[in-house]
Amino acid sequence: MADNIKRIGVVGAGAMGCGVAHVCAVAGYDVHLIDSEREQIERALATINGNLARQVNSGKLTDDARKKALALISGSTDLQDLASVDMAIEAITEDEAAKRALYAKICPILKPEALLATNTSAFSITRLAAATDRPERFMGVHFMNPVPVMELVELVRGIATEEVTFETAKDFVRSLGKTPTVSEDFPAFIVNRILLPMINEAIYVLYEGVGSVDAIDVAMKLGARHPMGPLELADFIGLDTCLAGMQLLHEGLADNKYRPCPLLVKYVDAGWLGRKSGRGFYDYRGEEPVPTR
Ligand SMILES: CC(=O)CC(=O)SCCNC(=O)CCNC(=O)[C@H](O)C(C)(C)COP(=O)(O)OP(=O)(O)OC[C@H]1O[C@@H](n2cnc3c(N)ncnc32)[C@H](O)[C@@H]1OP(=O)(O)O
Ligand SMILES: NC(=O)C1=CN([C@@H]2O[C@H](COP(=O)(O)OP(=O)(O)OC[C@H]3O[C@@H](n4cnc5c(N)ncnc54)[C@H](OP(=O)(O)O)[C@@H]3O)[C@@H](O)[C@H]2O)C=CC1
Repeated sequence: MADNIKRIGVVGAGAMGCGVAHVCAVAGYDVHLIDSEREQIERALATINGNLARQVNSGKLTDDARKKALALISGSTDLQDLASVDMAIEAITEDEAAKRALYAKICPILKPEALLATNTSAFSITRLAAATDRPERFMGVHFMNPVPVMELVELVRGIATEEVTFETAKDFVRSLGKTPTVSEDFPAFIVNRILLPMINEAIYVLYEGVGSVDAIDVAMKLGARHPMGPLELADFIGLDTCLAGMQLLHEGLADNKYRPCPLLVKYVDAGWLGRKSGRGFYDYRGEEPVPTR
């Protein structure tokens, strides 16, 4: 375990919050998961249980380790429960105003020496840090989805992040068995600066009628050996998150090559956010995903 970090708070119990809580507990950290909705906490604990069981079934974890990890995770809707954590990891919706509002609420609760990390996919760490009372103990710790499977974690320092914060975060990531990489604080860092424009381009290919959903995903799976087609991946990430990242790239780098595809905007406007809402480029409400175009 990383020095001085024993208890971790994870705020936001969606896909990423579940994954982060999962890997922290497997590594032996005491984890408290917080969401605004009680039902979301219930769903998250069930998801984590299911994913731990998957790892037991494939021989990656013993049943004893699964039980120990589960016993280390608690959940609530009460931000006051962050008072005892050594590090809080924010994994709420990719909405800058919501993240800033959350920091204003949690900073007075957190111990003065506690670290605060964000899992943001794209936002400026320096700008988010300025909304906290601890820019020197704030940084980006960007996990990849699905967290229990993906090896990489991008570390991003803001202008004020202290070296000791960065070193602690690096030790923490290594203690989870993951590989840290360092990105400078520019829009969407490394992974999403490259990945999101590829996904956006796939949506333009669909929008312009070059290929169907199925043709695009098959092309990239069988033609470029991607484990998921770009539209399947967009649904997996969440179309709201993809759009927020493209908007930030477009505004932050002031280059039209990052213009979000109007079809992506339309899907998000419809509330078709991908797997998490039951419909995106595929409809997940039946037995098998069915393309929506
Ligand atoms: C947007 C951002 O800010 C940054 C990002 O995260 S970008 C997104 C990055 N992620 C990707 O690109 C994911 C691309 N997709 C993949 O790598 C693969 O499709 C996948 C790992 C998700 C699934 O792989 P698959 O071979 O199609 O399916 P599946 O056989 O079910 O899973 C592979 C293994 O992962 C495990 N697994 C998958 N999801 C899991 C989860 N949530 N928890 C635990 N284990 C999981 C499975 O149990 C399986 O394990 P074994 O090989 O030991 O049996
Ligand atoms: N999805 C991905 O592939 C990746 C996402 N990320 C980043 O991780 C973060 C989370 O993403 P993801 O898990 O996909 O998002 P989800 O939409 O799956 O989950 C977000 C969760 O946060 C909750 N939430 C929202 N606001 C608050 C709040 N103020 N207090 C407590 N809980 C809140 C939401 O609850 P409710 O719905 O009830 O509001 C929801 O349960 C984002 O910053 C995203 O960019 C990083 C890497 C990969």
